[in-house]
Amino acid sequence: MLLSWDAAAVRAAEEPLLAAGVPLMDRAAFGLATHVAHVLRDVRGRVGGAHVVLLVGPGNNGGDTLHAGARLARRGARVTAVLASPRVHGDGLAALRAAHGRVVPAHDDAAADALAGTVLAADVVLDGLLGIGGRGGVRGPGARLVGALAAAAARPVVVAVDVPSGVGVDDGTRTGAVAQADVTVTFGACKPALLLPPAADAAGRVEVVDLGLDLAGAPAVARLAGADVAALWPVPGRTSHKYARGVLGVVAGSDRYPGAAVLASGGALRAGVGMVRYVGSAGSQVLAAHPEVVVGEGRVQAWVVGPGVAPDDDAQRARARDALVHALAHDEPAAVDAGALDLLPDRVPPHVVLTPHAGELATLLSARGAAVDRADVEAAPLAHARRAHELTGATVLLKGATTVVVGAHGAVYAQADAPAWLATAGAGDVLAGVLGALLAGRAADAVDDPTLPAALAAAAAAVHGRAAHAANPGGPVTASDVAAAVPRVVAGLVTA
Ligand SMILES: NC(=O)C1=CN([C@@H]2O[C@H](COP(=O)(O)OP(=O)(O)OC[C@H]3O[C@@H](n4cnc5c(N)ncnc54)[C@H](O)[C@@H]3O)[C@@H](O)[C@H]2O)[C@@H](O)CC1
Ligand SMILES: Nc1ncnc2c1ncn2[C@@H]1O[C@H](COP(=O)(O)OP(=O)(O)O)[C@@H](O)[C@H]1O
Ligand SMILES: [K+]
Repeated sequence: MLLSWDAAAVRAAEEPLLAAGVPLMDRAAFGLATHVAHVLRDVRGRVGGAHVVLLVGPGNNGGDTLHAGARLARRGARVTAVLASPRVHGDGLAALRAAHGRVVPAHDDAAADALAGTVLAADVVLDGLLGIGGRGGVRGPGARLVGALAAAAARPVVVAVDVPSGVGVDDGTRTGAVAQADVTVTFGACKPALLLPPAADAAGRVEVVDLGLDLAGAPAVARLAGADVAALWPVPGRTSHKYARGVLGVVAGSDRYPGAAVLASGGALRAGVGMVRYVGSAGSQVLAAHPEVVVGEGRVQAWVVGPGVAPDDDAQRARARDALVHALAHDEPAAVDAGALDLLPDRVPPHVVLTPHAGELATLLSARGAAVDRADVEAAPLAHARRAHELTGATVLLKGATTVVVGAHGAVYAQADAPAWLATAGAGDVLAGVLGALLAGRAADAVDDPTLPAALAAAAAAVHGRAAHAANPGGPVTASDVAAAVPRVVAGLVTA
């Protein structure tokens, strides 16, 4: 599991060490210089003679960068520090000067523009403008330098120091131009922005430098690895029977979208549910594709409600509404998707998991008085998923290139397992089915532990994303292909 801590937690953990005189900046700079040296060996074959440009901001982030630059200069690199602020870290600057680094001021826009060529000609650029003390996007001459990097057709390798400058460290937003990093060398602990969209897209590969911080408190954002998914997956014991493994009620599809019923049922079956009971008008299509499905109502442990339920299909909407009422009355977990998102009561427990994409989340929030559109959600996925959790009480899985899950008691996950090929019609229906299988298989646990539904939702997204890759590595997939690959992915995880 990859865990991240927000800026306040990192600062709190640094405090006692700094008070005890532990040289944290030295450790950070040493780790940074070591990673940059690796990068230089990759791009130039060696450190000696390589040209390194430091973009230096006003705070300790600039200080780390200057100290790392001094270490690289002592190893023979040609280091140029571009000072984007009249006030920079004094010790760092002295160290760089002592190591014979070159220092050039860029205290106004014109000076910054004149230095763009120098920046773009470097082998490696260290982005040390802002770290965890940044507020909003990079301003001033630093913004011109970041803009030049963003606009360049061919740019040097960029190493972000701690975080790409200008991202929202805790919420994963990005304001204004952000330098796209190839590597982010982060200090003490991973930060939320390095996992959350859209900021994480600018981070490249993330390397954590251990500073010896004691981060005992709850992490801000987590990302499940394969072993975590395996630990969450309901694996049958030798004496399990189909009812013990979980029966899932699926209220999906409509005359207009019968395929969603097939895909959601298929996702659940492939994820290893004990039985699917299908409720709705697409029974013949579901049976044709999956003869193992039982059509009609009956006892279930959990539900998938909503994929492909058309807004004008009154009969299917009535069944979806009934299923939700039943699920809530009997403490049965439910994945609520697409056409059922507007059927929710005001408040639901966290074992109700909503699975909107950005557009659907915007509609849901707007219906509850927060006027937002799809672009707002995409610009701040965590904040909007959190808002939906607060307004409804549900666990919220917000789909996207990186899927963000917000559950009870501050549980937050960001899963980035999927290739972009997964953005294909019907993929969301398969995900709802996979999640339904997990909720059915662990129904009692999901009701007892309010944070578990979020972990199960993240696990479903992880398997769904991996299945998209496994179905056809590097190439296009259909939603049916993704479902077909789920059993292999699950087998690979639970037997690893
Ligand atoms: N406390 C320590 O000794 C350690 C700090 N570390 C480094 O210190 C960094 C945090 O340092 P700071 O707290 O000094 O903060 P930063 O270096 O992130 O920058 C804060 C400064 O930037 C200015 N600023 C904020 N937002 C701005 C914007 N949008 N545009 C332009 N200027 C802006 C502020 O006025 C302030 O002067 C970490 O990210 C990490 O790199 C590491 O060296 C580990 C140890
Ligand atoms: N750029 C992307 N990269 C990877 N996965 C993506 C990307 N865009 C969307 N996805 C995933 O594809 C699926 C699409 O689901 P959804 O939008 O509900 O489509 P549908 O309603 O057609 O099933 C979701 O699981 C989502 O997380
Ligand atoms: K930075």
